[in-house]
Amino acid sequence: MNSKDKIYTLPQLLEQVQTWRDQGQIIVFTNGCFDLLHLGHVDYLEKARQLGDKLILGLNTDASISRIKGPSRPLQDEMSRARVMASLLFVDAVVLFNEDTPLELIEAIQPDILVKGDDYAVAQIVGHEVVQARGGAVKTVPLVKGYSTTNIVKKIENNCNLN
Ligand SMILES: Nc1ncnc2c1ncn2[C@@H]1O[C@H](COP(=O)(O)OP(=O)(O)OP(=O)(O)O)[C@@H](O)[C@H]1O
Ligand SMILES: O=P(O)(O)O[C@@H]1O[C@H]([C@H](O)CO)[C@@H](O)[C@H](O)[C@@H]1O
Repeated sequence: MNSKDKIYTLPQLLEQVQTWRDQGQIIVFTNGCFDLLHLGHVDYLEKARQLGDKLILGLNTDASISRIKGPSRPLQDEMSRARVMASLLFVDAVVLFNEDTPLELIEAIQPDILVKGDDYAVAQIVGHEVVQARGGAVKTVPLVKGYSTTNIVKKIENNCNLN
């Protein structure tokens, strides 16, 4: 499957989710900005996928990221980020969302398992009530220490200042 085929609109994704559910597949959902892909993302997404059968990634649009992380972000546009994330073997679907949070997306998809890195407590994870209310699980995956997009940006800026 070409990575482009893994990027869905929400109506397309809901059809795909129904097909997966009819096959008895456990649907895992996570979300994030994923501006610059790094080892922490890869480690946590691989582990998230192993919690079920299909991993859906909700990806913030450029406008959403600019609102929640500031006007200097994102560094990579949404279609670039979507293709990069869709290229990962353990990501089964990518869907963009333009809101500040993925709450509406999670209410529409009704995943069986909701996952974030453990930089978030379960009670902080947007949508945890929705998933728990239908008997689903909300889990966190330990961070790989020292890896963040912000740190990468800072390293680049420091290197530029040194040269
Ligand atoms: N070092 C890490 N190890 C494991 N998971 C991580 C790590 N950093 C971020 N994540 C997870 O990746 C997802 C996307 O986070 P995000 O795109 O904000 O990455 P980030 O590197 O923290 O970016 P920023 O520095 O801009 O906040 C979140 O669920 C977060 O919990
Ligand atoms: O990449 P981030 O900043 O970890 O992703 C954010 O996660 C928020 C989270 O789901 C809160 O529990 C979400 O509200 C926000 O839109 C980003 O996706």
